[in-house]
Amino acid sequence: MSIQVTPLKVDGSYLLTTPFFSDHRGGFGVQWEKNLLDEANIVFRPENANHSYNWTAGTLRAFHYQSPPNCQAKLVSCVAGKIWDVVVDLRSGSPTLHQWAASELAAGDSRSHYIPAGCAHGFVTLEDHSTVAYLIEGTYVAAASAVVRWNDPTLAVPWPVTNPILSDKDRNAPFIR
Ligand SMILES: Cc1cn([C@H]2C[C@H](O)[C@@H](COP(=O)(O)OP(=O)(O)O[C@H]3O[C@@H](C)C(=O)[C@@H](O)[C@H]3O)O2)c(=O)[nH]c1=O
Repeated sequence: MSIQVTPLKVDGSYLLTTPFFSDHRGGFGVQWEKNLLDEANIVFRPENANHSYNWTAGTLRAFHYQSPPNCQAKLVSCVAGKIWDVVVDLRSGSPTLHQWAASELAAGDSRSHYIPAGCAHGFVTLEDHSTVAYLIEGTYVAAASAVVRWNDPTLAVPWPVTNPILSDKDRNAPFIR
């Protein structure tokens, strides 16, 4: 088994393509395997597995992160439908501070985004009933969780939607100062 690792514009973030075994029923995908990532020098030790279900296309959840010392690394996959997934660098001192990278992830494509600790993550659904699966390194600490506004002008992320469905928290999130 092998893994394809494509470095993204945000330092330390990757688009990963993991093995997918197709047959007449559909397929079997390997979402994460410790040894595969270790061999690629991506040391990722997930502690939680979460998923996010979204009723309709155009649902946007962004840009979420946890502040130090509660930073989380994430492996993000789309297990139903299709999403446009974004990583944003919020690490002070990073050579790619405030840069972003995006990829389309779809059910059955066996592609994932690796989001390093200290970066923020967001996505918009491109199809109804899209479901996003996360593996997360680090625990959820509500008091440390934070959001940057999805349309922050410093980031200028070209979302493929203009009027997304947002949570109240995300709609009113602060801009980067
Ligand atoms: C993120 C999270 C939320 N929750 C709870 C809190 C709240 O009652 C409910 C919904 O939380 P939110 O509105 O923050 O969920 P959501 O907007 O879907 O947040 C997610 O957005 C994407 C972009 C990510 O990267 C994820 O890590 C996560 O932050 O779920 C947990 O219990 N554990 C968790 O790890």
